[in-house]
Amino acid sequence: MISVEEALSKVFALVAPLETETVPLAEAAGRVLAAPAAARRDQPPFAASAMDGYAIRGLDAKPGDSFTVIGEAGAGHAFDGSVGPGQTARIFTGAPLPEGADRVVIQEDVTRDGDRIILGDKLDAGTNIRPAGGDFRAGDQLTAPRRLRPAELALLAAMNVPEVRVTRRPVVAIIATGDELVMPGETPRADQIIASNNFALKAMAEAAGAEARMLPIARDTEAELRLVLDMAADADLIVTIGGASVGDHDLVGKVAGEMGLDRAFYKIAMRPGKPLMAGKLNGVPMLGLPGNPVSSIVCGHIFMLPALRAMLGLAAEPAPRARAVLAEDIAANGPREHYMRARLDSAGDGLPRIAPYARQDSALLRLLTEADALLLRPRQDGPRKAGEIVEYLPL
Ligand SMILES: Nc1nc2c(c(=O)[nH]1)N[C@H]1C(S)=C(S)[C@@H](COP(=O)(O)OP(=O)(O)OC[C@H]3O[C@@H](n4cnc5c(N)ncnc54)[C@H](O)[C@@H]3O)O[C@H]1N2
Ligand code: MOO
Repeated sequence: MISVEEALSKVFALVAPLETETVPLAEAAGRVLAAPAAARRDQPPFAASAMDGYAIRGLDAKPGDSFTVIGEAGAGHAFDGSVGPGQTARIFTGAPLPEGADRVVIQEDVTRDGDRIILGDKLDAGTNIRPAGGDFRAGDQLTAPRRLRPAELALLAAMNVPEVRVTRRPVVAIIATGDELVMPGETPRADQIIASNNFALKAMAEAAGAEARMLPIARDTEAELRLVLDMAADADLIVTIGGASVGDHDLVGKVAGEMGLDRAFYKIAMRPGKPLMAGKLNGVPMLGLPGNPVSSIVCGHIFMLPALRAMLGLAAEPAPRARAVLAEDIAANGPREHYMRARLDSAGDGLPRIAPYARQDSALLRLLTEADALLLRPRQDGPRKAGEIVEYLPL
């Protein structure tokens, strides 16, 4: 059995960044920017007032000084005159600073009487001016690759970039397998259960920026599995669920093999997730996940999501980890890297505290909804005491 790290590097070797496409900015949320985008103008394009008040020429102005109001500058309405000594223009937040002015006094610090203002006795020291180009300059770049979050979208809009080059969404075909499965809402026989983890994997793939297609459940016959795998031939990634182990009805490896699977590995030192399989099926990367609900979802976090990120042109990196303090003693781990469902407790200002659940059966979904982390136990890790620092994956 190979290690999780080795298996992940073999998965990365199966995938490559996809082509790019241009999309309007309003449809770019969550997409991965594939080429740097450059600002088309300075922001702000002019020195602008940061407050509502009065623009004066008066870096050395003192309480009691008075000025004559000669005009008004609003956002989108510049004052085209010039402010000389002893003069002022009424100004509002975002308005261009009139020529000649070098300071904005906020209106709270001023008494106005007709077209005169007198400065109050508590003047704030700042100029309340945003310099031209203070946010960015024309030509400044938003670098790629990167995920376009709301902040990046606002920045691109401010840069006057109306459309962006992004990586195409990977199409993920998700195939649940097994005679025991029916879809939610259908009527199961007494010996059947409801297919569940395919919904989690679809949601995970979509949240990562993929287009996920849930194919029909493949029954445990070679003919049906072949049929459904054929339906996935034009996907960018095939994800099968179940049928990966050693039982008489575990057909995925056999059928995919007969269809031409170039297998990269089968079985890894991971718990849950031991019977994971990966390879290329007629050119399409394929992950064969174990069927147990938690096993497949954990494998989704550890293998499918990093693979999708790499296909989107982001760095080929393992799922992000964080550190926490063990809340209780835990026993030694066995020969497989163990991802234990755990709960986190914020402990004031330091690292959070983490405690694994006592039950770790990979069929227990309810526990997974309660967990907010997967506590990571390295292979053959010794017993650990409360207070020691450990790694986890946020869920
Ligand atoms: N003799 C051995 N038996 C098993 C081994 C082993 O090493 N030797 N490994 C165990 C481990 S670990 C796992 S994990 C499972 C994985 O088995 P499969 O990948 O073949 O999965 P299935 O047998 O098809 O299903 C396992 C379990 O999960 C349920 N399932 C499957 N698909 C879904 C779905 N889409 N939604 C909800 N539940 C699903 C299925 O009904 C089974 O209960 O093998 C162990 N056995
Ligand atoms: O590896 Mo299985 O995935 O432990 O339940």
